Amino acid sequence: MSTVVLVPAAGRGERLGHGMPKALVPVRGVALLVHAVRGLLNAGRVRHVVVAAPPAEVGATEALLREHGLRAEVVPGGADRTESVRLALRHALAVHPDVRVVLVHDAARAFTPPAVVDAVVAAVEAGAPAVIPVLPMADTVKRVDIDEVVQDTPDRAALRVVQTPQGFAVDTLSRAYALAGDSATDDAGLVEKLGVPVLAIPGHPYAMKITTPFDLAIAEAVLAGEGPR
Ligand SMILES: Nc1ccn([C@@H]2O[C@H](COP(=O)(O)OP(=O)(O)OP(=O)(O)O)[C@@H](O)[C@H]2O)c(=O)n1
Ligand SMILES: C[C@](O)(CO)[C@H](O)COP(=O)(O)O
Repeated sequence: MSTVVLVPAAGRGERLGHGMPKALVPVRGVALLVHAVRGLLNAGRVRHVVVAAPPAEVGATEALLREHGLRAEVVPGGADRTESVRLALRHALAVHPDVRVVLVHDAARAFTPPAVVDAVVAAVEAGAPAVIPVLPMADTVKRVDIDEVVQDTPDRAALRVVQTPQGFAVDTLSRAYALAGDSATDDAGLVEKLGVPVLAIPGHPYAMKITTPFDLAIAEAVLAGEGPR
C-alpha cells in the first residue's frame, strides 16, 4: 500500500522564541525539519513526504532538503496547523492518487523513532481507520474554571498524552477534512467528529514535541545524539 506523510512545518515557533520558523531551528547544526524528514524516510513503510512550509520559505525549504539528500515535496502552509495539513493533503491527493494510508507528523517531533512511524502505518494497513501514538500520564491532571479554581480531578488511568505521526485510511482523513469547519488541535480530533473509532498504540518519549527552549535543550543534550534510529 502506498503511504504518504504530511509534515506541517509552517509554524512560527513563537514559544521557542528563536526569531525564525521552528522547523528551521538547528539541533546539533541541522534543522529540525531535516531531522524529522530523515526519520520518516528511514521508516521502511513511507513512500512520499509532503512538507507544508512557511509560504515565504518554500524555496529555501526545498533547497535545504535537497542539500541533505532528502526527497520531499514542499507546499506553502496555512495560517494554522489545520490549514497547513489541509493544503498538504490536497497536494498529496492530487499528485499521488494511489495513496491508501496518510500520516500527519509534526516537524516539531523531529526525533520520533522510525519504529513508531512503521507501527502506525502497520496498524492502519491492518484495518484501523485512524491510529495515534500515545503515552500514559505521569502527572495528576486537574480541570480548572476560568478563574483557575479546580473543578475536578479526572482519572488519569483513562487519559493519554497524544503524539504524532497520526495515521489514517485516506478516505477517513479526506472525509474529516472535507467536513472540518473549525481548527482542531490534532487530526484525530477531526476524525472523532465523524464517529470513526481512533486506535491508540504505544508512542515513545523521543517523539516529544519541541515547543519551548527547555525542550530544545533536551533535544540538544539527548535526542539528536542518541536517537534510537
Ligand atoms: N500555521 C501553522 C502552525 C503550525 N504548524 C506546524 O504544526 C506543528 C505543531 O505546531 P507547534 O509545535 O505549535 O509549532 P508552532 O506553531 O511553530 O509553535 P508556536 O505556537 O510556539 O508558534 C509544527 O510542526 C508547526 O510547524 C503549521 O504547519 N502551520
Ligand atoms: C498534534 C499534536 O502534536 C498532538 O499532541 C498537538 O496537538 C499539536 O499542538 P500545537 O499546539 O499545534 O503544537
